[in-house]
Amino acid sequence: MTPTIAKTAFVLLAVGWWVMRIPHVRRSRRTPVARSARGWREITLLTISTTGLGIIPFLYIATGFPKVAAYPFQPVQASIGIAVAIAALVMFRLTHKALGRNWSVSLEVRENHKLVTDGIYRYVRHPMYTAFWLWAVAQALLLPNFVAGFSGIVGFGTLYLFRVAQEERLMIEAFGEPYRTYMARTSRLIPWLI
Ligand SMILES: C[S@@+](CC[C@H](N)C(=O)[O-])C[C@H]1O[C@@H](n2cnc3c(N)ncnc32)[C@H](O)[C@@H]1O
Repeated sequence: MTPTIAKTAFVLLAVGWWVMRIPHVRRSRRTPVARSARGWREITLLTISTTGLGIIPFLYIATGFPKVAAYPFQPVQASIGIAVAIAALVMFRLTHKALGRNWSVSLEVRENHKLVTDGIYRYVRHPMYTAFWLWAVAQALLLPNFVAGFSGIVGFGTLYLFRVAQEERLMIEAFGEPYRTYMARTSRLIPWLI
């Protein structure tokens, strides 16, 4: 394992992550929105998350910026990072498969939106956020730079902390008691833990 292999793996897996989303983004554009909580707050959170998970790590990979925050590359750490990134990708795929046409990048309920409680959603109610947390941890393990490595945890962590309760309120407004029952029997991110 070398720094170049680690960076290449990060870029290839990140491309896989975004490619996986393309058909869902296209389909969601064609499906009318019935209820939305997408305002300036949500757009700010999406911008913060995209900066931490996308712009900062790719700027680092392309230029080495900020060099002052670099620390020595650890091959074992990077190997674990690749394993965690693959786990994130698998989880991400499972969430898209289960959500299907109910997928949205933002806080939106679509026309004829169905509450999904099967597939990976049987075990936790925010498995896509589990996948994002895994990806942010993989970024920290793969990029030996305190800023570029940890910007994913800070960026996505900010989105998660300010969004998750609001998303649950939206789902209660849209689905009522069935979502409350679903909440009562599932954890948010890790089965039986959190
Ligand atoms: C970016 S997705 C994230 C979904 C979920 N929070 C997760 O982490 O797997 C956000 C959209 O998914 C939809 N959504 C969330 N949970 C859902 C569920 N159990 N069934 C159907 N749609 C859901 C909501 O409409 C929300 O706007």
